[in-house]
Amino acid sequence: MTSIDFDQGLYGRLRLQAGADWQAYIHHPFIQQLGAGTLAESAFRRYLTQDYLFLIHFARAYALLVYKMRTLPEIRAAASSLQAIVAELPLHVGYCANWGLSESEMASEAEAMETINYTRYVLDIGQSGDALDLLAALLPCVAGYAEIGLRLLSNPATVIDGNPYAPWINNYGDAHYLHGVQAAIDLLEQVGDQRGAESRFDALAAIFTTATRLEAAFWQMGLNAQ
Ligand SMILES: Cc1ncc(CN)c(N)n1
Repeated sequence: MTSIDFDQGLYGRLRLQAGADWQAYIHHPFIQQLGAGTLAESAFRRYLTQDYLFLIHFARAYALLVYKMRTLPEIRAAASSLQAIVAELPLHVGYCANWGLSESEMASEAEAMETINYTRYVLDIGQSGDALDLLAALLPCVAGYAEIGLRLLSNPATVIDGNPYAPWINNYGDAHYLHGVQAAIDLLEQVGDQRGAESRFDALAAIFTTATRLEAAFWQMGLNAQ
């Protein structure tokens, strides 16, 4: 799979209503500098070490989604999204090893406020809401990175050769990652149909947009470290 239609269905409507917040997330200066290979290493390093911690809490949020599912096919789908989150971590461990940072050193880094804000928000939505609320909080992370990866790979201004961030770019535009993202979007659509997404749209949109704003703040945390 080399493309996903991000405009369709419930996901497409949530993404559209996030408007300027969505654009600020996927076109953030952090991403533009990363694509050009000009991003300061200090900024990427801050981002990536925090993302390692982020993904651990995000995996917990997906574990909560597994718990909230009602049927075996849904449990399988949520568990495979959980697996995809955990499968991102070798990328982080590999970069950090090159900087002389061990995995246990990464794990013992202090969490940034941006990491705490985002992950605990998602976990709180999962605890106080149902599976559909939680999916609305999870999707900006999962599908947003696929959109970013695909945009970077199709942008002629993106530098791959000699770009230290090429492994990151390739990871999120990779067919395997995209396959998992399509499955996560399909699960949102299915759960949305079952649990009245239409009548709950405004509340779901508020959750989706808050998570989107937390994504942009996460990039900014990286840039602030340069
Ligand atoms: C903050 C954040 N958002 C999204 C992803 C992609 N799963 C990530 N690794 N980190």
